[in-house]
Amino acid sequence: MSKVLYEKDIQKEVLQAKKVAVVGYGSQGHAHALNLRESGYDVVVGLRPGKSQQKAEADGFQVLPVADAVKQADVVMVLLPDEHQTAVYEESIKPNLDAGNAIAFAHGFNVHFSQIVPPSDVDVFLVAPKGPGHLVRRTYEDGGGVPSLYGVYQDVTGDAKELALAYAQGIGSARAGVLETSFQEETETDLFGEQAVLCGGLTSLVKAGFETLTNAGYQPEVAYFECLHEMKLIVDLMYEGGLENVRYSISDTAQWGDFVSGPRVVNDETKERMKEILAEVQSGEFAKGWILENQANRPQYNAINAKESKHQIEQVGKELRELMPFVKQPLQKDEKNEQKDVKAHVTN
Ligand SMILES: NC(=O)C1=CN([C@@H]2O[C@H](COP(=O)(O)OP(=O)(O)OC[C@H]3O[C@@H](n4cnc5c(N)ncnc54)[C@H](OP(=O)(O)O)[C@@H]3O)[C@@H](O)[C@H]2O)C=CC1
Ligand SMILES: CC[C@](O)(C(C)=O)C(=O)O
Ligand SMILES: [Mg+2]
Ligand SMILES: [Mg+2]
Repeated sequence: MSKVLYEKDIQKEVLQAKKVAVVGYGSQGHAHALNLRESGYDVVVGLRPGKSQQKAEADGFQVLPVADAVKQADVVMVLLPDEHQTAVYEESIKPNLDAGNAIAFAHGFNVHFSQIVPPSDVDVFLVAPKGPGHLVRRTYEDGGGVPSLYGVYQDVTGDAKELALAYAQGIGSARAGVLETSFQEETETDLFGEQAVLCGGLTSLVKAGFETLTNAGYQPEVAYFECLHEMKLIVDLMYEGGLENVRYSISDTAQWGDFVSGPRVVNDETKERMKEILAEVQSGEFAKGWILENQANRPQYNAINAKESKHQIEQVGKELRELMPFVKQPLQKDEKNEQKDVKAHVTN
């Protein structure tokens, strides 16, 4: 089994002596900056003028243009959207890195797919939380942490691994567990996981179930509760105790249905599609498509996003959630950076 590291395994001193520039203050950026500061580390935030800048200032950070934040820092964590990192790196980060600095990422995409080629005289590492940024923050505030992977791409100082581990400790991940990886493994597994299972797989499964019930004439409200709302309750059981815990809590009737019907939905053909998706991630085909989509100003992304937001499940869900005040409301459009449009991130 892989070695999982915790607080007791980590030397914090290596990062305590340094200044960290967190570049970006979105989902991951705000969580890293706030958690690191509360863990006792020295943080400056690098941003362009705008909403994030105002938010970071309101949270009490010194906020500087990216180039100036990089000049001041020993460790630069790049928490910009993947598709904007290369341009900001070339213009504002690379020219201001000093020999012996460290540059870090929360996802290996740009380094692994050679969109960013760091200079040979800096440390390069990643600390990739295995969870959304708003939960990296909320879990830390609750006294817990989101597990992270760490990986070293380049170690010129001899300290890159210890720096990565101290950084992971700073954002709270060592409370939950920190595991070693490579940029390749983190990039490929993260892209596969979000496409096939956590995001693409899950949303497609929920919509397919909802559409099957409503097309058969059942009430949309019943279909929403059955296929979307209850998903969280089942996933909570899975998070707490694995598949076994789900099966312990559900009825025997549900468990029998799980055994005999689940594999008919997610079957060998589904696994073949998963293998195709993994192959496209590994070959760089997915990355190339995403880079080109951005260069063309996202025609497909925007069209699909607009269509998805009009799906009946979203309309029904909005009405039902208004009657459930204990269900947290998603962020409003103007609270998020505008490139992402309305994305129902978990509230912080
Ligand atoms: N979202 C997540 O939970 C996870 C993300 N990651 C990785 O973390 C990284 C950050 O992703 P995420 O947190 O989702 O990003 P977000 O889209 O949430 O945040 C983007 C931030 O970058 C700023 N920004 C955008 N463009 C520029 C620019 N040109 N110059 C300066 N600042 C800019 C935005 O500020 P402004 O308000 O000015 O637009 C905003 O503060 C990515 O590598 C991603 O793959 C890894 C694990 C999970
Ligand atoms: C699952 C999506 C994710 O990979 C994440 C929150 O870890 C992302 O890129 O946002
Ligand atoms: Mg991820
Ligand atoms: Mg990801």
